[in-house]
Amino acid sequence: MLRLDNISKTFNENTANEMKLFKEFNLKVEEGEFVCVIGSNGAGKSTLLNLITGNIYSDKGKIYLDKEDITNKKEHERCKDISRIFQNPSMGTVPSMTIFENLSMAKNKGEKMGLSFLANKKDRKLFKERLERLNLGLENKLDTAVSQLSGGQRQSLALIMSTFTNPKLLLLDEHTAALDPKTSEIIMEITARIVEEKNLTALMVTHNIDHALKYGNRIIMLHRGNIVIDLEGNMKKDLNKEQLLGLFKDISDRSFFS
Ligand SMILES: Nc1ncnc2c1ncn2[C@@H]1O[C@H](COP(=O)(O)OP(=O)(O)OP(=O)(O)O)[C@@H](O)[C@H]1O
Repeated sequence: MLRLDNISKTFNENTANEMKLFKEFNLKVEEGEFVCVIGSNGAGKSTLLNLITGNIYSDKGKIYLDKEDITNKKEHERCKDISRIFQNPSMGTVPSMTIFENLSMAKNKGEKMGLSFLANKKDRKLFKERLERLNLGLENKLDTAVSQLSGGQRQSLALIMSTFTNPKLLLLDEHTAALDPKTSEIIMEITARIVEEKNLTALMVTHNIDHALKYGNRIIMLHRGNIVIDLEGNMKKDLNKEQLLGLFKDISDRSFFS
């Protein structure tokens, strides 16, 4: 379970560029929820993820993960429990290393390891099994450098890596935005399958309205650092694209005149 309590965040305080983004912001995500986060440019979506990972700190408020207060924990301490996949497929993997080496790192996340991990035969079998399930033929490329893979193959590897040790929270940061439409669909299907099979708690930022409607059990819309739409269960299921775009337009129009 993730909880943000009364979070406030101002950028460039007391300067001409002051930007009060979050003011007493609250969000609670239950265990096993898959939340799609949408909103226009500058709404605060990336900042929200940055606050959760500890990439930036809030000015006020508390963040809890599984009831643990992680507000003052450093980013490298949080990353044992929180995995994040970025838009750029190169960011979730080490391109100069092989698939096997990348997966070895993911398996040993948070552990101290020596070079002996490179020769583990049991791991090869385990990695092949995991990769086979992607249906992309990566199981036959264990010794291929990741730099030689396509963007979609890298992103699927990043997904396997970031969920290898069942993180308490998976953050998907527009992770299909840099892919062509067909590959983007494949990666979304793989994402949804992994989230469901591992019963992960996930937050997915996306500009793709179709994905936001199709995947996850809850949808929230951010606008100027506020949650302006929060629908789950059947309310989300019954929502169609026209309705969502209509709500989006209403909110934008209203704030334009405010
Ligand atoms: N480090 C920073 N310093 C100053 N301002 C920042 C910083 N990070 C974000 N902001 C500002 O906060 C606001 C929200 O930015 P954020 O990147 O969170 O929006 P977003 O919803 O992710 O937008 P997009 O969809 O364009 O990625 C923007 O006005 C942005 O300029």
